[in-house]
Amino acid sequence: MTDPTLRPVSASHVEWSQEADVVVAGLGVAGATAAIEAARAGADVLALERLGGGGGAAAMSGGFIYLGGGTALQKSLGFDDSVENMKAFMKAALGPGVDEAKVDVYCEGSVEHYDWLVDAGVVFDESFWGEPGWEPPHGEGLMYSGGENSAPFNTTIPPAPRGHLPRRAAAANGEQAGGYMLMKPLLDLVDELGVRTLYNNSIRSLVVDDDGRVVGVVSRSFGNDMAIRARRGVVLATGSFAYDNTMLRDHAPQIEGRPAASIESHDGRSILLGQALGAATAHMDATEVAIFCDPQLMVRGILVNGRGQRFVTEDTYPGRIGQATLFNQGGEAFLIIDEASYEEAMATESTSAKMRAAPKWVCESVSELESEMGLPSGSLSGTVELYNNHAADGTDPLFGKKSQWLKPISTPVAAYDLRGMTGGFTLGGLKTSVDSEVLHVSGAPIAGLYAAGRCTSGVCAGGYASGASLGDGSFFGRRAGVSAAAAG
Ligand SMILES: Cc1cc2nc3c(=O)[nH]c(=O)nc-3n(C[C@H](O)[C@H](O)[C@H](O)COP(=O)(O)OP(=O)(O)OC[C@H]3O[C@@H](n4cnc5c(N)ncnc54)[C@H](O)[C@@H]3O)c2cc1C
Repeated sequence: MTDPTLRPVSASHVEWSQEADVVVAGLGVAGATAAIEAARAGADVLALERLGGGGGAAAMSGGFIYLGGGTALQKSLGFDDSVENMKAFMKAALGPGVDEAKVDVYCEGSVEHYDWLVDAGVVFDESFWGEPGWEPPHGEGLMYSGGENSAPFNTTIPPAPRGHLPRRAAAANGEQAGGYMLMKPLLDLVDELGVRTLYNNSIRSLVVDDDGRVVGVVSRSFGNDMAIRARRGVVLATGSFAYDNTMLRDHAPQIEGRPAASIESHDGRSILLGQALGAATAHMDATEVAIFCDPQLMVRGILVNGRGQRFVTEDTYPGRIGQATLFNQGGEAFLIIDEASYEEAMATESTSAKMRAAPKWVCESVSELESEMGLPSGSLSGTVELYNNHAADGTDPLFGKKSQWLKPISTPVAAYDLRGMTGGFTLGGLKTSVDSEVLHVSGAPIAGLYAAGRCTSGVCAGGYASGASLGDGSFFGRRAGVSAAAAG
């Protein structure tokens, strides 16, 4: 199927229906922060949002924002962090191939960005959650969210928790989660600053002048197209391409059919619009991957592949486990856990309690379990024997699991079938400068075009840490707004 509306439209062929200094496409975390900064810089801003309200995936998210280098919250909770340690971790864990210039400005600006969010009305609870988990169960403000305190990083880079979460609030039917509590004040600010918003309004095309400068957009609302002039710049902020199967097949087939932590309007359109103007892209194959299992269970057992072999330290960030499972094991993983550890895990608190289904196999011995699971004879038995020998000494020479989680696996013993239990979203997208200018394949900025959020390649090139998306979306969203407002 061809889509001619992806091609740039000549300004000489359109009649403008509306105009603004800065037009922002997408009102999630990147779009809202861009709109705020552009408006604060004195620009007249118009924001288009495909859905009936703002917030995007960000408003549905857990709310982790990856921040560090000594934020006020880290300090008040007694955690030492430095810009250099944050840079070292991000460059080691989020690659290979991170954009070092982006990581540098992100880390150098992280303390200021935290203060900016607080000033914008985002409240962070002064509390820390130190248990294994996807998220803290009571809306605690700080948590390890990238495996900083686990192998292989904890021996070379001083660890610090950097997952900052907005405080939850009571709601009629439960609680408003961190993502909502991030987006609510940001969207209120968008309104207070006089940003004009058009909902149910979807960007279709970019409009360019004779010099190739982006001077507006064509958007569609309920079947009607309108051209909107952008006197200074257009900011693309429409999210990832996790829901476009053609793009997934071309770039990131590993998550085709398993989108997670994204919304259906993440169809990659901004990326295609940029590409049609000659924009460069980066890391289009990179994906975040979640594994749908409670970390309180995983940390107390061992994860093995279809050959009965361990392949990752079980006490790391569960997103690293997800990537190791999907990328390196073809999505094949089993959790082996003995009865005592299972009971211990079930007695803990977790936000992922729904990921605590009953194990698939329960046996009286490891060899029986191995046979029931259909694993090669001796494979799981050998793995457990080796693990137990070292665990008895409190060591894990193969993967470096911390001694606090090392306990020989006893019997009765059970196994969870985690095959197919992964999903994720795309991390690649338009290549942008540290000032959020969309870069042409020649390396030069495309005049009038800016982008941020998951339609761009941000601080993650391959690896992931929870909070990196709301983090780089808001950080580089702000920069997109500043740059677009300043464009002449
Ligand atoms: C359940 C869940 C949990 C998550 N947890 C976390 C977390 O804890 N930390 C973290 O960092 N990330 C998390 N994420 C991921 C994170 O929310 C997204 O990666 C992030 O919101 C991306 O920011 P964005 O601004 O690019 O996209 P969004 O916030 O999704 O905003 C994009 C907006 O653009 C709109 N749009 C799309 N197409 C068009 C168009 N053609 N025209 C106009 N508008 C358009 C969309 O409707 C949307 O409102 C989670 C996501 C989910 C769903």
